Amino acid sequence: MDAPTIQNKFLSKPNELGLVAVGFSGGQCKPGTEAAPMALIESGLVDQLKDDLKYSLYYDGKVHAYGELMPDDDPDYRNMKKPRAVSAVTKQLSSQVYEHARDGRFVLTLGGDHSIAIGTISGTAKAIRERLGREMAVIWVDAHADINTPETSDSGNIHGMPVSFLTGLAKESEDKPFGWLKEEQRISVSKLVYIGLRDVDRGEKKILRDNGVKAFSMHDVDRHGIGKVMDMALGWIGRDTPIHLSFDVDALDPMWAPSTGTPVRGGLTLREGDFIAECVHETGSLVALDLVEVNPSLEEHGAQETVRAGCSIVRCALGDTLL
Ligand SMILES: NC(=[NH2+])NCCC[C@H](N)C(=O)O
Ligand SMILES: [Mn+2]
Ligand SMILES: [Mn+2]
Repeated sequence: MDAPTIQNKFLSKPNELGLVAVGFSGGQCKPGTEAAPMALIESGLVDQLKDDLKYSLYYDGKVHAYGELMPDDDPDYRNMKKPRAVSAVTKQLSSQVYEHARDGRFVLTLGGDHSIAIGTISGTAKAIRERLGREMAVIWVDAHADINTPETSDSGNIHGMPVSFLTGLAKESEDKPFGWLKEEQRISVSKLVYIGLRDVDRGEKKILRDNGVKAFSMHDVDRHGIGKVMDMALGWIGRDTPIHLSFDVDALDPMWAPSTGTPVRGGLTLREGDFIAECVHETGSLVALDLVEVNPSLEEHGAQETVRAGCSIVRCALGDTLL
């Protein structure tokens, strides 16, 4: 069966897929997420995107580790761990993603821990502003809100902070880590929607409340069902807004995705995760996707399960259908 031509309102080259493989784990303390892109690719993801879903792939064939950007010395700054390394990597990643998005193609980023979203989202946000004169929305699917500021974070791990930098809730001056982030690379809190939350820090709850951030927790999924939650989430964003989907595999219940650094029970089923991705694809507004926090070195027996779950989410977001 021939795949239907890909329909997308905001991509000038909807059949082209820019792939960036990010082998980075410096936004948290457990090594292993740097091996995820290769594990995802080796399990057949790239072939499926090319052969089954008929995308033309733009991929440099590398898993970027950004070793040349790592500082010799990287002491904590404002309570952040490895601030210079994460800042340098995300800055570089931001321009890689920007180039794909500027050329009008879809951008798929395989992480890596969730700190890399500072790079991916800033890159697409800037390209979409320039190309379409619009502000994009972000759907953040996660057990966690990742909206700590350096000051509210208990762990100091930057993968718990990307949203605060991307929305400008946390800012930094030019010469400091993350000082490279500019207004045109940011998103507004009103265009941010969370799905799957169930482990939100006290400081984060206050941030979400004070800023009126739209969030659907697992409680909402239980109450309304995932179908209604998706209607509400997409209704909030509206039909005329490009969407960047940032999917943390720990949004799924550890039953489906055990190999991740901060697993939290009571999560989405794999089918609910796939459904979210399918619904976002159906909008015709999806311009970029991140799949992050797969850590094949944790839970040896669950690693392959987790990789398969990740591949499934990506395929669904890129237009795979059940029938
Ligand atoms: N991307 C993630 N898995 N983030 C987990 C964050 C956990 C915790 N809220 C922290 O800030 O450290
Ligand atoms: Mn998470
Ligand atoms: Mn996350």
